[in-house]
Amino acid sequence: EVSITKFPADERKIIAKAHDKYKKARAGIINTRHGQIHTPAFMPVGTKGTVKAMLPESVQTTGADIILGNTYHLMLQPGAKRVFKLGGLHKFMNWSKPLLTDSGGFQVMSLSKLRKITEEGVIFNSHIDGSKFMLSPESSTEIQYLLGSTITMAFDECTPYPSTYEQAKSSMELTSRWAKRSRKAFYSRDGYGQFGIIQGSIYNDLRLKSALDLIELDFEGYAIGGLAVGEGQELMFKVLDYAPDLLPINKPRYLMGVGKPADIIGAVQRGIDMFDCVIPTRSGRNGQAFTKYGVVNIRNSKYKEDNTPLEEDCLCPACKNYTKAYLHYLVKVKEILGAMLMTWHNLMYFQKLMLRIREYIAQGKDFDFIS
Ligand SMILES: CNc1nc2cc3nc[nH]c(=O)c3cc2[nH]1
Ligand SMILES: [Zn+2]
Repeated sequence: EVSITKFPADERKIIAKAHDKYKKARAGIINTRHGQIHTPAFMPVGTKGTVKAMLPESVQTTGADIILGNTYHLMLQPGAKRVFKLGGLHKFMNWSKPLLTDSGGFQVMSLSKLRKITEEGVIFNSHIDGSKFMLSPESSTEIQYLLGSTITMAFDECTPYPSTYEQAKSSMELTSRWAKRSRKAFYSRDGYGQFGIIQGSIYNDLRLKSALDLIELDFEGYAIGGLAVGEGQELMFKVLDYAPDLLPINKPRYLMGVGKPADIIGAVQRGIDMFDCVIPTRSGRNGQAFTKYGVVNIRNSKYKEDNTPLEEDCLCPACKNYTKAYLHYLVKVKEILGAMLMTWHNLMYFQKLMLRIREYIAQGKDFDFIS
């Protein structure tokens, strides 16, 4: 059973009362077969069964309770059956804590050149060797089972932005039909869960209908899809002002693909519990470090003789043992250690942000100014 246990309300009442705008924020624990997830939680992205430039034990030291794997990449290489034969993704990648795998639909649409959406599913040619594949609610759910993921995502269609009301309506209805088939194909086991993904773009009546359709299927958790697809923060928050409230209050709510620290803070304030985003890892490899002073573009020449750490009080190896000058140099000459240290720092920064958010919620304190 994947369940979320919240801090007892009376405990929070005793500590302090935060402003109304924080009343939707909640901190809790999701109990799974592979351990607990402290929420609000940030999931580092481990696309091809590895968080790029990080050892799994290093990811663990940053405080991450759960990482995300991409079904689309793993089904193409090394193949779900092979991972299953080798003992599952946890063993294969030496990560024993919770794993969430996405359902592959989003990646197919963004990565494979030729694809065709039918009622049955999505037929596509691999972006690697052009060979033909089909992803459907059934095959996606089976692939995620073979990978051994702790949290399986329903197979959905991410409605593009912008979409007309009609386009969003038919896309949401397809997602509802696919959710039903995904739920039927799910092999439920204690401590494992499957999350439905609601769509409906920016139209509140479609979001409501999507939520009602999926609540009927009694998923262990719910994701809000169709956001962070170019609509911008203002419009995303406008949807998040009401969408999380359409979902069961006692189940995890996961906002897919989000985001920058300010996006995460705003979404937590609106009732979101889980996040995944490539920003800390991808931007780290590109020389961007998140710090309390703002984002540092380490390639900037002003750092070439800067003998100070990214953050003097950060406990990550980059900050403890190296200077901005060294990181500047490593990134400039494209040394692998540069990608490693920048990634490690950013993952540490994002997990510290989540830890502080959890603490502030537990103490009923406002957490607007954290960034
Ligand atoms: C980076 N932004 C972003 N990553 C996403 C992944 C998704 N997967 C399934 N379904 C979605 O709607 C969806 C939306 C997303 N937005
Ligand atoms: Zn650091």
